[in-house]
Amino acid sequence: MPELSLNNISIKRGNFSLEANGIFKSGIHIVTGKIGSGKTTLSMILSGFLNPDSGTISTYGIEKKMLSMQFPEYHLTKTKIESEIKSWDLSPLEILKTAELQGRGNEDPMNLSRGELKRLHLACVLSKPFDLLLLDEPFSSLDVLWKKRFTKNLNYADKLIIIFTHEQAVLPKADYIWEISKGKLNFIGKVPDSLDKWKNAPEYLKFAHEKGASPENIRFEDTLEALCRMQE
Ligand SMILES: Nc1ncnc2c1ncn2[C@@H]1O[C@H](COP(=O)(O)OP(=O)(O)OP(=O)(O)O)[C@@H](O)[C@H]1O
Repeated sequence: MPELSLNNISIKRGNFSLEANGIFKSGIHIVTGKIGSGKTTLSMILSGFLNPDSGTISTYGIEKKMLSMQFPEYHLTKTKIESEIKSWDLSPLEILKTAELQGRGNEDPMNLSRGELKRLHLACVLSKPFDLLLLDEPFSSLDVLWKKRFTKNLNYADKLIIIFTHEQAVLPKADYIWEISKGKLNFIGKVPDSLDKWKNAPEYLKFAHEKGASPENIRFEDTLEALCRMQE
C-alpha cells in the first residue's frame, strides 16, 4: 500500500511560510485551506517539483506519481488536441469520447474553453496508472455534472490520492481530511469520525452536525442520507 511521510517540512516564499508534518496512508485525502494558504505549494513539494527549505519526504510503495496542476494549460505540450492525447500515450478516440470532445481532435487545445480543457486533462490523468495522484483544484472550471462524474471515477483501491481544494459543493468519498491554516498543515482526522472537528467543512456538513446527524462521508448525498435517517 502506498504511503508518504512528511518529516519537518518547511518552506518560506516572501511573506508566506508553511510547515508540514504527517503521514499520508493509502486512500483519498482532502487537503483544504483558504486561498493562498499553500495548497499548490504543498502539492508541488509532494510531487518533487519544489524543494522545501528543510525537512524530508519519505515514501513507501510509490513508483508512479502524477501531479495534476490547477491550470490545465500548464500541462500542454502540443498544438493539436489529438497530438496532445498521443503525448500521454493514450488513444485520441477514447479520450475524446470520455471528455465529450468528439470531432475536435484537429483543433488547438487552447481553442477549448477552460472547462473543456480541464475535462480533457482529467480524462488523460485518470487513464494513466499511478500509485500517488496529486490533484490541485481538480474541480475548478467544471460544472456540477462533470464534478459529479469526476468524483464517481475516483474509485481506486490501494492507491494514494491527495486532493488539494477549496471545493464546498461536490466532493468525492474521502478517507482523511487535512487543513492548511496559519502556515501549518493540520491533520483533522479520519472520515467519518473526525468530521465534527472540521471547522471549514462545507455548509451542508456543518448543518448536519448542528442537527445531530452523523454523515458516513463528506458528500452531499451522505449528508442527506444521515438527515433522512434521523426522520425515520
Ligand atoms: N514563487 C513565489 N514567491 C513568493 N511567494 C509565492 C510564490 N509562489 C506562491 N507564493 C505565495 O505563497 C502563498 C501560497 O500560494 P499557493 O499557490 O500555494 O496557495 P493556494 O492555497 O494554492 O491558493 P489558491 O487557493 O488560490 O490556489 C501565496 O500567498 C502566494 O502568493
